[in-house]
Amino acid sequence: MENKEHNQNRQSQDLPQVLLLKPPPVMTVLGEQQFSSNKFQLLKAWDSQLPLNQFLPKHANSIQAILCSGASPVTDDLLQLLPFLRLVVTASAGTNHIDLTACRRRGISVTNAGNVFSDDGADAAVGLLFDALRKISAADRHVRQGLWVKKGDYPLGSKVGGKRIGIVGLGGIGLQVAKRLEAFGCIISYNSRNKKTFVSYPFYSNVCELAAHSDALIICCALTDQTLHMINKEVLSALGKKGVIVNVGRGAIIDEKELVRCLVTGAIAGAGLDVFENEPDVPKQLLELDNVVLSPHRAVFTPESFMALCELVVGNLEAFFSNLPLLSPVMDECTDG
Ligand SMILES: O=CC(=O)O
Repeated sequence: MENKEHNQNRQSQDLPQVLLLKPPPVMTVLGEQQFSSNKFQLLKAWDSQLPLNQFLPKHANSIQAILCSGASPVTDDLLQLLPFLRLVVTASAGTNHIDLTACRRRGISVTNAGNVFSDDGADAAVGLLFDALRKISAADRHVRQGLWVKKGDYPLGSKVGGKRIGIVGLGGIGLQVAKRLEAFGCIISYNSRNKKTFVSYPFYSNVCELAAHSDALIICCALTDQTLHMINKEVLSALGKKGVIVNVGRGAIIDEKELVRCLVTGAIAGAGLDVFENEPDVPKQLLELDNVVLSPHRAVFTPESFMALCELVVGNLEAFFSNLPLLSPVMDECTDG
């Protein structure tokens, strides 16, 4: 232990230190060597046998940046322990695990995954929509369980073309969803914090009104104080009995208890869910339902998006330590995913 700790110390004297409390998923998949640089040194808390309450004070004065992901929150309490911290780099699009207000107050810059996840996130959202409407996974189970032979044909799914799609959050992912579904003949409208001048899709400032004018809602926005449980009973009722909801944002944007109730009682027709309020726990009732397609928070992750993310993470850190502009700064609470 002493040697490892000593080595980390010695190396960190040569290069600025970037703290990691947990390896982000991109690092677990691609390997640590992909993140090596001659501009900074990774300081891996999990490599030390010191408990965190000793590890952090020991290194606090040399840590200038943190590399984190959704699984390692950056709270005001943590920031308080790191007086020389100037940058938080998150290997995620979402920033809801970071106290952005505290970062701003302390003059700490934040970067996120920028647009590297937009295509894959949009593909997954469209895939979940197709599955929920055409019942692909449910029909697959019907065939595998021998029910085609025993019980006959599976009920029909619903056509995708012509559906009115309400996109909640017209950021990188939302825009790509719109582009893809337009090509399938869907009619797009959206809700976001502000009306976008660069698109001609109808804008609804009220998400309930958007739901009332949509056959499917696709949630692509970020989780913030403003979007927490934004999709509530009222919005789900407005979506109605034939409505479908897809969520690739964050679980807590939807009131999950209400969603489960609506799916169980048929108050809405179906759902495609990549994210949940208490991951990895998924409400048991959802597991029983054939009108729900479930995915384990994997919408944006592909080997390709991870390679692009790794380049961006290293690029942001190298830019910072070279006094160059950051590549994907988070300016504000971005609510549009
Ligand atoms: O959910 C994934 C992300 O925020 O990157």
